[in-house]
Amino acid sequence: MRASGDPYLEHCVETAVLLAIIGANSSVVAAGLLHDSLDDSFLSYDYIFKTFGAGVADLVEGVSKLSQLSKLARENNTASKTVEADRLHTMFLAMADARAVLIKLADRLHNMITLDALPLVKQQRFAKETLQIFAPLANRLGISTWKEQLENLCFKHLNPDQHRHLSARLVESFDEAMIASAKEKLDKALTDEAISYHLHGRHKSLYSIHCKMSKKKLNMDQIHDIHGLRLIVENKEDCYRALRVIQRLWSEVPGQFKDYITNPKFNGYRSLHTVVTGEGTVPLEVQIRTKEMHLQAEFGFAAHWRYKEGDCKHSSFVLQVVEWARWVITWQCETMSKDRPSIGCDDSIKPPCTFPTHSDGCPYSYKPHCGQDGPIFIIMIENDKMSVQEFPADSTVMDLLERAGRASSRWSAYGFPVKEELRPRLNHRPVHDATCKLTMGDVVELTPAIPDKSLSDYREEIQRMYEHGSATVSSTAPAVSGPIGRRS
Ligand SMILES: Nc1nc2c(ncn2[C@@H]2O[C@H](COP(=O)(O)OP(=O)(O)OP(=O)(O)O)[C@@H](O)[C@H]2O)c(=O)[nH]1
Ligand SMILES: Nc1ncnc2c1ncn2[C@@H]1O[C@H](COP(=O)(O)OP(=O)(O)OP(=O)(O)O)[C@@H](O)[C@H]1O
Repeated sequence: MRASGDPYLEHCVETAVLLAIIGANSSVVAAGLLHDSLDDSFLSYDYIFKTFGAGVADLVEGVSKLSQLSKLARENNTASKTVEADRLHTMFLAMADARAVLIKLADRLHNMITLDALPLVKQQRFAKETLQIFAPLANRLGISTWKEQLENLCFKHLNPDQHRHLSARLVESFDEAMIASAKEKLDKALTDEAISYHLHGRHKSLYSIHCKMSKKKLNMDQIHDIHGLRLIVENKEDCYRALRVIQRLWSEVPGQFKDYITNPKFNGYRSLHTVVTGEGTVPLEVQIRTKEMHLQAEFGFAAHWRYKEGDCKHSSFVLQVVEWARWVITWQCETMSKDRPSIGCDDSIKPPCTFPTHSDGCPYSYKPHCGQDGPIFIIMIENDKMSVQEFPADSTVMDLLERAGRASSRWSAYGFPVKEELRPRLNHRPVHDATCKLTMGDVVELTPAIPDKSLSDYREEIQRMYEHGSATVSSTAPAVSGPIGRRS
């Protein structure tokens, strides 16, 4: 039973439905249906393997691992630390089949949709983590409808007053019919001019409006792209021809025209932008670009997710991981045609080779195993604190111990404590050989039964007690546990 009182199965079915809606294939939908079965039921990997095949079983196992890491991160409030959250994004994409991340996102989206049933504290914790970890993941994978839904739901739970205020204002100024009628008018005019095109309209999401207003200190009337059209045409000449058509249809808002084709942005972004007073008085932003410019703006150096993530400098490894994940999701799950109408089903703009091989000249190719020589990210748990650490490829447990300042003789490669419970643990098992290699997503626990810091604190406290002849241990001293008592 869910907290809402609904049968648990409903969550599984709804997760699978969300995946089917964006066009995921049957293995992904089946794994979506079974996504909690390893953790929350008695089904085993072998049973899923035998019944549904290796593809589905591996995906379910991948989701289970992601769920465990996400739970750890939530318990440790990792999402509040920007660097660590960023490492988690990369780790999630690099350690799992990108389709497992897709399933985890669908699972999270349904949990966010039904969040009202949880106590307020849990709602906030969930929403915070979703905003920091899962919405950026959806953005990196290019699933913009999910990204927007996740962000809007988080906004509603984290800033209820602002959310209420902005939604009320948007009801007044948001005009869906205007986009439809502008599209219809432009459709006709472009056909009359014999310009072949693909046209896509969107309204800006509530959360995106909120962010733009706070970032640029604007009021809602100063946001010109609440309603937007994007026009994708065959070639550069058609971009300017289409612009003239638009200028004939509507009047331009002065000072808003930008020619990023003649003057591309530093990241290579090219497009024509103009804002017109569409039907009525509401501004309408129109972006015009060729298919090639569009691919660049979606996948290349000027990719929208990088533009939205701002100034952060991503390492080439992160870029590879994200591009690879987008590749898998886009061309393997057929999400493109459903979630990205701007590209449509036109085969001619698909990259010129098929997954998983790439032709030499393919500008969007990244090696599937790009994780092999890139850095690895692991979860380190020490004294009940979790951190996401970055290590060079081929690092070992010993390297990690050295970084943690634990590579004393007690922790050296050949000097592990005899007692199993005192050894560091790798993925919940005691480590027997410190030279063993770390892999992406490993969880290393360094919490021996005798935490060094508490021990020295405790000794100092005892020393002070003797010096002052006091018989009472202050409440700040750590509690005397069995092992400390024995060793003192
Ligand atoms: N993919 C991608 N899109 C971009 C990039 N730069 C701008 N855009 C798109 O173009 C829109 C407007 O960008 P600009 O014309 O540069 O306007 P601005 O002054 O930066 O922002 P506005 O406040 O929206 O006018 C953005 O909202 C994006 O949709 C980029 O580098 N990459
Ligand atoms: N005029 C437009 N027509 C169609 N789609 C657009 C238009 N402008 C942006 N988009 C797309 O809409 C989605 C949501 O973008 P969003 O409105 O949140 O940000 P943005 O407009 O790209 O950036 P910013 O808020 O920084 O100006 C993205 O996929 C983006 O590519």
